[in-house]
Amino acid sequence: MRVVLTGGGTGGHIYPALAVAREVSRQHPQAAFLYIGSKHGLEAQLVPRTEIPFQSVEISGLKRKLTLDNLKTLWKFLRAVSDSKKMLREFRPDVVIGTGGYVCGPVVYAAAKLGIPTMIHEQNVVPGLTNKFLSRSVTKVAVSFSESLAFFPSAKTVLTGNPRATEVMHGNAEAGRSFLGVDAGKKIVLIFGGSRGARAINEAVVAMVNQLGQFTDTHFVYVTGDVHYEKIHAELQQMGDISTNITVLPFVHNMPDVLAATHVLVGRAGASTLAEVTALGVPSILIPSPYVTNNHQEKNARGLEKVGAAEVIVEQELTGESLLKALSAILADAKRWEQMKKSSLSLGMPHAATEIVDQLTAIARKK
Ligand SMILES: CC(=O)N[C@H]1[C@@H](OP(=O)(O)OP(=O)(O)OC[C@H]2O[C@@H](n3ccc(=O)[nH]c3=O)[C@H](O)[C@@H]2O)O[C@H](CO)[C@@H](O)[C@@H]1O
Repeated sequence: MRVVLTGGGTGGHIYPALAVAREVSRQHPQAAFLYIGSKHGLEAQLVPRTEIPFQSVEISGLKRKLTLDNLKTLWKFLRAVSDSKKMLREFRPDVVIGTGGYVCGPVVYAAAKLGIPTMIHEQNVVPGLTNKFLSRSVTKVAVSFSESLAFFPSAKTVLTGNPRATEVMHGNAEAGRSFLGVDAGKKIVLIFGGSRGARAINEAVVAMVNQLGQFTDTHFVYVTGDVHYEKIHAELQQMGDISTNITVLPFVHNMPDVLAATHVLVGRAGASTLAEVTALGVPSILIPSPYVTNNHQEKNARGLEKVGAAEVIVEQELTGESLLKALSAILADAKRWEQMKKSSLSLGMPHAATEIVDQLTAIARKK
């Protein structure tokens, strides 16, 4: 099977595409792939770390209001459709899958116009603009939550979950611990603010970092996000003697292994992160990003809170103190942790990638 993958901008759109690729390879060992993304998105850094060839098209996001910039965007879109058509004619895919982000627009649209079977995957409850636009032309739509079914044409939409859930089930806790240099006797608290880091979380962590020594059986893994790393690293160095039970990293490339070793997660409430923690049953403290369309991260987070899988701290109430308090409450109470784990697992959809690939295989051109 020959598969074109597209999706980009942030990790929340890219990792699901890579998870689909891995599952396709498991089911079809001879499969060939091409990833089409944007040179300016995170995909340009993440995809070349895999064996999947990467090509790019120029594209930018549509503003919700009509502006002169939108005319330029439209022109760029049409040019990207024509570039995508060239790449698709050359690669001759049997199927194309888009996992969201602007770049999916021209690639999936071009594929549909060429008569190639297409599928989009929506990670969030409320769909993004690009997926809504594409849903008219694609063969299949896969969604992560039952609440999203209503946004798409019912005849072609299926509920599958997020493929990252399956991917993290293949993580190896021992490999995660050995990568972090943390021995098996210690609990790991993983802190990260989505795929790009989050300033508010960074500020709260810096404010409480001197208190972490009190958790003698716990190691903290704090991922700042690439762009924030230098600044945070310098700030922590200036503070002098910070606790020794913390590792600070700019980005983690082997998240399935690290998550498999994680006792509690502190982070944003992006859809892929939540699919990962619920597949593994990791209790979490969630600080939804307020800077996203329709405040969708808070909706994501409240879903976990409702069943007791997570504690939610809204960004206005996030301080070093409130974070430390929430952490202490979970770390000191084994029963509560067990209950949170169970509730988290109850929301997990660990077979998502398999279901998506079954659907892809069913619609793909047969030789
Ligand atoms: C600010 C913003 O627009 N956020 C959106 C974006 O977030 P973002 O890309 O941050 O979202 P997610 O939480 O969904 O995904 C992050 C992904 O990156 C991985 N990861 C993260 C850090 C790291 O060091 N290493 C690593 O591998 C995580 O394991 C996860 O797979 O896309 C999501 C999915 O459409 C949306 O729900 C979010 O609201």
